[in-house]
Amino acid sequence: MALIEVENVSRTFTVRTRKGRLRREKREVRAVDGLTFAVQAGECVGYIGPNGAGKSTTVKMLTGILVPSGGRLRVAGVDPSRDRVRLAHRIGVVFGQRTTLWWDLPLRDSYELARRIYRVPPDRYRKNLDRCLDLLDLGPLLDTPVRQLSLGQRMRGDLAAALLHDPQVLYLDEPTIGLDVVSRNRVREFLREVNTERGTTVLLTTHDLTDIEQLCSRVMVIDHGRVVYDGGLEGLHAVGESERTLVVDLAEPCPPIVVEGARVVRVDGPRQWLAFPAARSAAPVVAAVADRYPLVDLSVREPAIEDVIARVYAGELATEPDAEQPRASVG
Ligand SMILES: Nc1ncnc2c1ncn2[C@@H]1O[C@H](COP(=O)(O)OP(=O)(O)OP(=O)(O)O)[C@@H](O)[C@H]1O
Repeated sequence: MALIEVENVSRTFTVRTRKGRLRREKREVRAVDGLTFAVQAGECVGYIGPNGAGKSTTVKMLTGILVPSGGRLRVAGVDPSRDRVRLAHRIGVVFGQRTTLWWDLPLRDSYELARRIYRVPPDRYRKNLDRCLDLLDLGPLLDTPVRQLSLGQRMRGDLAAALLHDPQVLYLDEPTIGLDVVSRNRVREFLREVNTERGTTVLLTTHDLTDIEQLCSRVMVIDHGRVVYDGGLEGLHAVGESERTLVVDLAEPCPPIVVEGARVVRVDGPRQWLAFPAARSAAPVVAAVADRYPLVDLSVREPAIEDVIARVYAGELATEPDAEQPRASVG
């Protein structure tokens, strides 16, 4: 069952800019432009894109904060902007840069307020709170005012607050921003648990691609308000036409190696770097090098996901996705 349905959704903003000393000019900004996707119950989907791509605008429409200019939206059976109260009971939202907790109150009081606002039955509240306290190690912090918490502690506190009412969908906007390695790992482990054990559907917006690699089996890349890729991370490598690198150490410095299917991208004394398509096997390149050059040692480096995404953002997508990437689409 699709828990999030987005059909041909658009959102336009009118921006007034100064033209000369007195004149002002109206300009339309299409933040989201014919966006279409569906997220099934239980999925954990990464929603990524360069700055200004339209991610926040999408999330604001999905939470009912913004009304779409056109198209159709459904989240957990509800039209977000028309029925925000009903929607609030079905979704949880965490923004890495803002808190939903009460700044001057201890965590415990914020949770108690959430319980009342969402009318969570006492036994369910107790069970959910105990689980979050345990998994996020929040017990010792319950009586600390939120303003005294570190960023990592506050983020863990926010995550618990977003889940006390058992939402079906959890939106996360940069949940690990500014956190140290230990806090980051703890948050990721918790989110994995929430998604796999509780079956909560997660839509994750982040610029930290490790979040996506560790949590999401599916990623949507958005640019200029449209989905430009929708599929697995592996497929993204193919669409981004990424390359692996064969690093070879020769017995002595040689002129740049010439072999079929690879090209030299760097030479440093007896060491040379050869790039070849990530989708191809390294074996024929290695065999050709070993056959003709005094090969001493070698290693193969995988492309960094950051580089692949950067290529996709830069518009270096293959012109048309092939049948092997079923959900890939070029806008
Ligand atoms: N309230 C607004 N008024 C005018 N323009 C807006 C408004 N909100 C967003 N925009 C414009 O819409 C486009 C998409 O913005 P949005 O914030 O959705 O991008 P984003 O993908 O979340 O970016 P980032 O990664 O920087 O947060 C941008 O060009 C932005 O300037």
